[in-house]
Amino acid sequence: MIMQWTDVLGAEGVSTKDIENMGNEIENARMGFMEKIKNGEIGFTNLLNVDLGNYDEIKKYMEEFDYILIIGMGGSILGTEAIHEGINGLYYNEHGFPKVYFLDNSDPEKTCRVLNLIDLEKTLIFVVSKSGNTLETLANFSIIKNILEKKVKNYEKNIIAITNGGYLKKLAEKGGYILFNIPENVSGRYSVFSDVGLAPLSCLGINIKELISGAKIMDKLCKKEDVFENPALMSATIHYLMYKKRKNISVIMPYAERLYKFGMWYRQLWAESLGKDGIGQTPLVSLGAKDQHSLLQLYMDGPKDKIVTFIRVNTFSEDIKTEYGEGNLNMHNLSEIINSEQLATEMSLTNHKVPNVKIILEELNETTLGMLLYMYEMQTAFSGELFGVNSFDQPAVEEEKKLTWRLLEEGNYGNKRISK
Ligand SMILES: O=P(O)(O)OC[C@H]1O[C@H](O)[C@H](O)[C@@H](O)[C@@H]1O
Repeated sequence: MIMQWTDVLGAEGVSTKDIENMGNEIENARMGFMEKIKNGEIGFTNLLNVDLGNYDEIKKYMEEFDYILIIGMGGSILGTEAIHEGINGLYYNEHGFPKVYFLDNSDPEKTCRVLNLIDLEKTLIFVVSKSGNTLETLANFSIIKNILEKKVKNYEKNIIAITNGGYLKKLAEKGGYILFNIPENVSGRYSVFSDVGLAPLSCLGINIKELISGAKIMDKLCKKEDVFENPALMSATIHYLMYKKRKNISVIMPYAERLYKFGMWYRQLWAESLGKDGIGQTPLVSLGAKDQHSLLQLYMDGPKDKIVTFIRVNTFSEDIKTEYGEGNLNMHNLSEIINSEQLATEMSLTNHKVPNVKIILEELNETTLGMLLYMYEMQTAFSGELFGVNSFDQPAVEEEKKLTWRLLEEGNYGNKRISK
């Protein structure tokens, strides 16, 4: 994985001098975060030292099942989805085993549809919630549990609960489900390298060891003191300086469909971690090359309020040639087309003075994905220090949660109650 920031160091961007002028501010941010790790306040970096042998055992559970169902919200599921899609691809269910479904919303059609598609008796269910009290997770799980109770003998063996407390932990203890914990000092959106991500991913055929080895390579780089050698610190600094120059939007633009869910994971990380005390840079995800045909006009010619991060994959696992037989389209691989489009967009944005940085993955595999996700966790943590916000909590979200519970208690659904 290589990170290039040459295009941001131009006229509308930040100069090497700007970065050098920050002097101690950058080092203080790095040290500030390192101190939090040292005193145990923050624990996500320690996850990389965990013994991975246990996941071979967890993988064996799958021998009895044909389907996997993962229930969770936000940090309890987005990382798993990102890595599953990043490695297994979008169309995994069509030709792969096991079949996996994610229940990550309170949308009734989605839940009903998934229930129609799976045989719960043959399904291994991961229910994941750090707090154990998240409404959507509990609602979906209660539906599943109810059906299982009626239909499946000894259904408890189908369930793995990953939680630290709340109602879900009580249920798990009472029901005798397999139960895993999340270290208390690892907040949800930084938990993908804990059991939250690794337990289900090991059942989905992901090579956990390579994933963690990628994260470890990145961890080493992110400990470097020199900002120009530390990709997470450099990227955090660039985004911070750009924010000061009114780049209020951070667009992430992968040119690989398999990275779309990575973008969804990144959105939560960047938004919930930094969006507080009136500060925050809005994360946007655009998918290359298709979003060139819907969003690029705005990025090029609209308000100059964005910094764009491209992610390109040099070598795709499958490729195919065009066969026009004449003209410029003749005999180009699709990989050549998509990567030329990435370069052309980058050059055009630079011409239009839109600052952009680029992450290049030689291939998209467990090692590079591990590097990428870990880099963003570190970048976000360093950014929290630079912005002076706590990047590990999300106090404002609680207000909506409390209000929803209250409305439910009152039977106030915002429309006429429909009873069946
Ligand atoms: O893991 P849980 O406790 O169920 O939380 C799931 C999600 O819930 C909330 O909406 C928080 O804002 C997220 O940060 C969290 O990841």
